[in-house]
Amino acid sequence: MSTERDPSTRNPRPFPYELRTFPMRLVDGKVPDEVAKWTQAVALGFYGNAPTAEDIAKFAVMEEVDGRMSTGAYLTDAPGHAGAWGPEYPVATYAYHRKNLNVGGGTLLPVHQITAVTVRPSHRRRGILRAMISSDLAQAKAAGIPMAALTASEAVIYGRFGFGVATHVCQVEVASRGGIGFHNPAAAARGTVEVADPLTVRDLHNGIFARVHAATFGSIGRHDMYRLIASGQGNYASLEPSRNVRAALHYDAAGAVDGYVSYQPDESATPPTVKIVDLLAAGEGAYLALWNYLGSLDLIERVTWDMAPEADPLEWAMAAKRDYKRTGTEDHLWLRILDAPAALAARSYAADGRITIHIGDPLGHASGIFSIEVAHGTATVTRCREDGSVAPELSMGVSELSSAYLGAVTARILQAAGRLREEMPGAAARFDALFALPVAAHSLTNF
Ligand SMILES: CC(=O)SCCNC(=O)CCNC(=O)[C@H](O)C(C)(C)COP(=O)(O)OP(=O)(O)OC[C@H]1O[C@@H](n2cnc3c(N)ncnc32)[C@H](O)[C@@H]1OP(=O)(O)O
Repeated sequence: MSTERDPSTRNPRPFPYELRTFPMRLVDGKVPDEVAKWTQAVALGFYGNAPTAEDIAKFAVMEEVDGRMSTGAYLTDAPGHAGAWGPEYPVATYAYHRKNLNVGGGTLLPVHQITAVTVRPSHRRRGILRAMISSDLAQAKAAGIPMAALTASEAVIYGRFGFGVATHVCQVEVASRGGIGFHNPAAAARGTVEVADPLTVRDLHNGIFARVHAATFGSIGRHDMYRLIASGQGNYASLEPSRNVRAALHYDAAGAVDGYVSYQPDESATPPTVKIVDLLAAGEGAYLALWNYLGSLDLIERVTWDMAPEADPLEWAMAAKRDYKRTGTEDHLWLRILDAPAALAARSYAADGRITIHIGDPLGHASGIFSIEVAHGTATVTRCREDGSVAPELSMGVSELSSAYLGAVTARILQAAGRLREEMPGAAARFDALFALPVAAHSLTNF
């Protein structure tokens, strides 16, 4: 259940800002001034290097590929402090691109991906984020997008806007001194692994990711910059290539590349460690074979990865399971259902049955009473009348439903956490039977 106050009951605050939204792109081969200043403001907010004009042009070319739209909040009545950034620089930034989310059963659901949220320190806590996200989510809903998503820098900001933690990633350490021993060595030796120039990873990235994305429940689309991130060629903080990022490719039995790992030494770590920059395994056998390769790195005693799945076949493939240490688990993808019938009908279900739920939504987009009827793994979702003629069996907030959507949490756990109410005995267990999923969702993409 949402604990949010209704925005309409808040005291009106002065809001001397205008929100302007524009596409990220070059115009006649040049960077528009608003794009340049917006990009400078984002770098300020995330403590990145001030980007050069050349960097900004490269960012804009990639962002145009993504169809990225940016919003800036601009002072409408700027007092004009001598020497300070003027009103042409936004005091807050926000952006989105639209890709899709693998919700199982071969379905890729359109998703509105929010990123680059910053508010200048001198303008914080004046409602700018609330204004930007409220208007953006309303426009996404009006455009027919059923789901919004983000990865959060802080855990306490986005629940109030209806987002809930939907996937987790694990930080793992794998002891690799002398190689990784496998229960079934043949399973970790399929195909061939060979060293390659990281630029090859940059060039092959999109094709391999498309295969992994289509096959991985919980995977969300990657933006164009990811080719560079995955291959160590740059990111939004710096477009300078990391020269210590190395890469290896996996070839299937027919000699086609079906996976890669990029990695770099972790200079601050003892014992000698390499950390994975990105690992994509599209073909059968590629995942274990790439780990086998990492285990074969001489002089290295440990391999670390910050994006491991919660259920990792590697852990069960290793002869010494305890050499696989999960050192942390973090929330990763946050989802926000905008259109409950469309989102709930899109995912697949393991069991047939029926439940009626009440969804509370502080922004109104997903609120209502809905009957979910599953037959042969497919749900028919119907909005019910709210005149007292239909009694919901469960009540929850949209943040809670968004967390349960890909199976990150069950209704019974949410009930025990005080975040969901059973209106009829046994309803939480029936919801869980319907929503249970055979695999844990895994998103491999930061944005
Ligand atoms: C998807 C991403 O891009 S994640 C990256 C997010 N960006 C950052 O973390 C960069 C640094 N931080 C910032 O730029 C800003 O502090 C932001 C964006 C987090 C918040 O912006 P603000 O304009 O100050 O938020 P705003 O005034 O609209 O507050 C909205 C609500 O969130 C709450 N809130 C905002 N930031 C925080 C926080 N860090 N911790 C707790 N509550 C917060 C406010 O209290 C307010 O609550 P209410 O409306 O229910 O009373």
